[in-house]
Amino acid sequence: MKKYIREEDWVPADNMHMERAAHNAIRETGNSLIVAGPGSGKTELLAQKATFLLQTGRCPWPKKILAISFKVDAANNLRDRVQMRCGQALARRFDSMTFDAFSKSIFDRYRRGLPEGFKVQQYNVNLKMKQAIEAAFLSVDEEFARTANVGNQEKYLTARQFPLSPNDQSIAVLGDVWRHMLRQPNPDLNFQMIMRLTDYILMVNPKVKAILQQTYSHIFLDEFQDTTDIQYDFLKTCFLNSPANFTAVGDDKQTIMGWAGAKEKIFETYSNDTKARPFPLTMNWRSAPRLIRFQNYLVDQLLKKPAIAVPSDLWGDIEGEVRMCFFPDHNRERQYLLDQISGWLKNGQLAPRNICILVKQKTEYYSPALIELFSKHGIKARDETELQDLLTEPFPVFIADALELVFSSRSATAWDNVFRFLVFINQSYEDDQMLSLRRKTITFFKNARNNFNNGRLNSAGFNLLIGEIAKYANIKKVKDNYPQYKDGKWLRKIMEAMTTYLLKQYTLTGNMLTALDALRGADTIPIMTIHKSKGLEFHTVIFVGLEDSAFWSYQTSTTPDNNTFFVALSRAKERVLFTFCQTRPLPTRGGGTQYANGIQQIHQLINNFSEIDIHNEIS
Ligand SMILES: Nc1ncnc2c1ncn2[C@@H]1O[C@H](COP(=O)(O)OP(=O)(O)OP(=O)(O)O)[C@@H](O)[C@H]1O
Repeated sequence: MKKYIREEDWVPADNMHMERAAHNAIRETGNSLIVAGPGSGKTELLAQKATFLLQTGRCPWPKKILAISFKVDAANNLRDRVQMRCGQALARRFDSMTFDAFSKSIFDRYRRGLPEGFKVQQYNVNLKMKQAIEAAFLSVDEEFARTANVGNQEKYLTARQFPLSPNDQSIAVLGDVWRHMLRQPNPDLNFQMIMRLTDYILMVNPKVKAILQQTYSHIFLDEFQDTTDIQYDFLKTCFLNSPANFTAVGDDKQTIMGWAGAKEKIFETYSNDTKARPFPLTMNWRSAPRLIRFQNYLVDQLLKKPAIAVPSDLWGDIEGEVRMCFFPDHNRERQYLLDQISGWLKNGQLAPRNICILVKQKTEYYSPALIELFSKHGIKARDETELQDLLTEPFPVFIADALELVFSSRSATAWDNVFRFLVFINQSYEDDQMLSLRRKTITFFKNARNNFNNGRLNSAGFNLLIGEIAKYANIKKVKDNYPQYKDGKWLRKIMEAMTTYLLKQYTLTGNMLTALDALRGADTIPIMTIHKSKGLEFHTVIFVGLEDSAFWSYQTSTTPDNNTFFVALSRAKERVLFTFCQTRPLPTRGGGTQYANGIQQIHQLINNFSEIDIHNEIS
């Protein structure tokens, strides 16, 4: 076995320069809390810390690190970074997943350990449970359902941790509702319910809890500011008062999940419970200095928090641009954006994927007109709403890479990705089995190339090829390793969406590589909601439709709304644009016109930033 590196000899992978507090946080032996702003390298710090723990033997074989993120793509991104930093062999002891996937994996394995009345055999994951839960309350206790002042019944069902106290009447009803729902054949459960039940499994089965605690020596918590009450209770049940060491990273200015139940004062609670040492980071590695000054200005004025971010010395002091643009209507706006973007794209100065257009909600209000005009001038843009989720799912991404290998034998990246996926789902293999897997995979793709890359495929051939690839990967192993695919429905749904899109593109272009580019959005400007921009970064970010008071009314908006705006803004590396129109047609509101009643509010705030550039077409 490879020797561990001595702690005093360890240096960050890729010789990455890090600020002092980050170095200290990596080497901290106790629990820690790293609170830091956007672009401060929180995710990078977790990847480096994992590398440190695995390479120095602080996390000794066979112990593992568990990293919990909120979104599937964030979990994948962290896993990839660790693999890159310390290689596949060590990274096999780094489990990176979402809270939901983690609890579901325990639930699927141990749900027979639930107490009588709560046992679940087969079940379905259903994210839309509001009506079913309300119906369950009604059928268990109609009077309670109609009169009890418990607020949202869907939330109320999972508001209490098990075991429920028998003395309180309202809680007795809660227990009855749970039993009623779980009695149904193949009951539907949402992730909150699954997590509460998993928590219960661990409470009543100390052996299961012990297995978990023996497996993981270190727990990483990414985006910790968004942790909900249910998740925090679950985390405590799993690991609090165990030898596991906690590292939480987050940013209180990036709390955007208030609507989804983010726990209040989560940092204080966690610090009290774990006695975590704080490590504040101040560097912002992502954005140019002028953008950081703008972010600091908004942190101070809008979020009313101390603004401490400093730029890295990789930038010149005046680099970065913040521009506000005023137009009489959306036609002038889109023409201006077309002119600007054409200029930026000229001679490949900027890739389309490095520009992002953001709207608050309802991309369909804004994107069709932009996409239409851009496409007339040879610029591709697309609404990412449907495809974004798909492209963060490991199995469709694997299939896309595998197709690329069938149609282009020279793609080293596709081969790396495909093989990494196969290694991951065959984690238990010994070295000689891995070698054999490599040989078999090379042969599989050689054969697939001979059989399928020899003329245009019809839809039957296309589906056959996808089926062959899925069979080669072994769907059972895929399901075993990705809890979200276990019940098969979600997997079917995303695969159907993917193959439909891909087949359409292939039929249009006759070229699989072009179709794959279209699927991945290569050479395409993404249009998305500000929520979806979380965790991403772009050279240029354009906020469209800021005059819409539904978008942004900062005087009346809540902290999470302000935070969401701030998070989206902090995705920009070098340039940010805000556009306002005096009038704008709103297609889905009966073709009406929206007037700019929000314009006076936010524009004042942005306008007062001393380094703002203005483009004004309103006479
Ligand atoms: N020490 C470093 N040196 C140079 N670049 C870095 C360093 N740490 C991070 N970066 C780069 O800065 C950017 C932001 O890093 P990262 O995504 O880790 O930050 P974050 O704090 O998790 O961001 P956010 O909370 O805004 O999503 C990335 O492009 C990353 O590669």
